[in-house]
Amino acid sequence: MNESIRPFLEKVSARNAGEPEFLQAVTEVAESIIPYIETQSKYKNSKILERMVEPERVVIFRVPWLDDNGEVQVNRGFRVQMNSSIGPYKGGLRFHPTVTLSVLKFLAFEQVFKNSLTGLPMGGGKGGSDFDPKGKSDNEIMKFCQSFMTELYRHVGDDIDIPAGDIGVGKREIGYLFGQYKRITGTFNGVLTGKAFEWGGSLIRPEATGYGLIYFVEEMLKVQEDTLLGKRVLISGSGNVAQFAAEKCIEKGAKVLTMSDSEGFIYDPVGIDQEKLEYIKDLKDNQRGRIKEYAQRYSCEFFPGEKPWRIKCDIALPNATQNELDIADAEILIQNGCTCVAEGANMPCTPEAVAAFHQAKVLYAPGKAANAGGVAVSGLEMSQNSQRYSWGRTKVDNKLKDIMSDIHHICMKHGHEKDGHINYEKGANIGGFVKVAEAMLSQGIV
Ligand SMILES: NC(=O)C1=CN([C@@H]2O[C@H](COP(=O)(O)OP(=O)(O)OC[C@H]3O[C@@H](n4cnc5c(N)ncnc54)[C@H](O)[C@@H]3O)[C@@H](O)[C@H]2O)C=CC1
Ligand SMILES: O=C(O)CCC(=O)C(=O)O
Repeated sequence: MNESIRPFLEKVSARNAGEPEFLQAVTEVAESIIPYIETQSKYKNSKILERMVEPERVVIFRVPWLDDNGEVQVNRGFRVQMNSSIGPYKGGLRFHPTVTLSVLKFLAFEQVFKNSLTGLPMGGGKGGSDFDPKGKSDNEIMKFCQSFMTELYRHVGDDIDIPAGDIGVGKREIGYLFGQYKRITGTFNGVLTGKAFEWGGSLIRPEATGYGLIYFVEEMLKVQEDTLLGKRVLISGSGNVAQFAAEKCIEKGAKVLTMSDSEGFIYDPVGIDQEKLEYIKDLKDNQRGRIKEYAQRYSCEFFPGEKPWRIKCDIALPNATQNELDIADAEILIQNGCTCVAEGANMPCTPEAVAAFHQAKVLYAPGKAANAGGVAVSGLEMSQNSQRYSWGRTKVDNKLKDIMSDIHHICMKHGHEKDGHINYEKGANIGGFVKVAEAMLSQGIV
């Protein structure tokens, strides 16, 4: 480790003991930003990075609700408002039993860089709860969302903080959250994104993270004078990001071999086509079933408790959750000839896996660049809400393509190594940092 990084990380570790995911995200950023800051005294003297790792505000609250048996349940709610120097806080809500302050701080920290990369005026935040939606009735989900918003509404607003979905929070939950916000405040505004189109959502927002990921992969391949046609693709996850990444891969003529959930993965050697994907969407979004049901229906293999990374592929897209792809997985991918790894999820590759990809010159796209399409279209939803207007599908999709291409360009600019290799991780970190740092400098010591 570069000697100038150590003292910084020691201080951050001491202040944030017991927050491994947050420290992992900060370390990853510090390793590329600190050598850059060393050449920019204005950022160093103003302690920009030291300020960026300290959230502007964290709200933690009780979320009591009544389950279907009439029993009182208590969960914990959070909102981490990380940085508002380039716009109001913006970032998703995660409902999952693994949610902790550390997880949400890592996500909020990443979000600051990601939102900056989109070029849109959005600061960074993230929130959620340790509530587990799995196995809950619709009524229980609604009760929980209403209780959650009964506290959160004081801290959010269309010019203050605009939450959206993430793991466990989709169109249904956004609907219940919005309904309660409207009921308490008596206002109909763009306080949340990811709304249904009929009441203020943007076309293409459901597709945006997955489509944007594939637009980014196409840009990476274009530099290598290559395309997605005929490529073998591994996808983990089967939720929002995974589904629409798969859809765009299929449209581009790639072969999607796997999808997964927390119980294991399915391997379909002939490829998941659009019809099979429609089945997965219905299975996951409406039936709330398990991915193994796909294997029964389409007579292919299901691997319980396993991740898909040992299947031979050209491209790997980890689209489920943090740290789902470790060094052993990275080594198998490399051995099997995988040439491109792009993160649809946030921080799905461990630091050791990322180092192995760099070493093997695998094209590696970090989540803060590759999955920025979701929040970018959320930003476009905010613009449409402010205008009291809805744009057509093609217009939003074209803007998404342009934004992903611009992000790719920023990564190339800041990540180009002397040997010609593009270090997208370094490029995304520096590119995301500069805009926020300049805004912080302009706004004084706040
Ligand atoms: N929804 C969005 O617009 C964006 C999501 N992301 C990230 O993408 C990832 C997936 O999010 P969504 O698709 O929105 O969530 P989702 O709730 O729609 O789907 C999550 C998927 O991950 C799987 N999963 C969750 N925990 C797992 C575990 N421990 N092991 C294996 N699989 C697991 C679930 O089974 C499900 O298939 C997350 O890392 C999220 O932060 C990033 C940018 C935007
Ligand atoms: O659309 C948004 O505001 C949230 C997206 C998000 O949470 C993410 O980019 O990780």
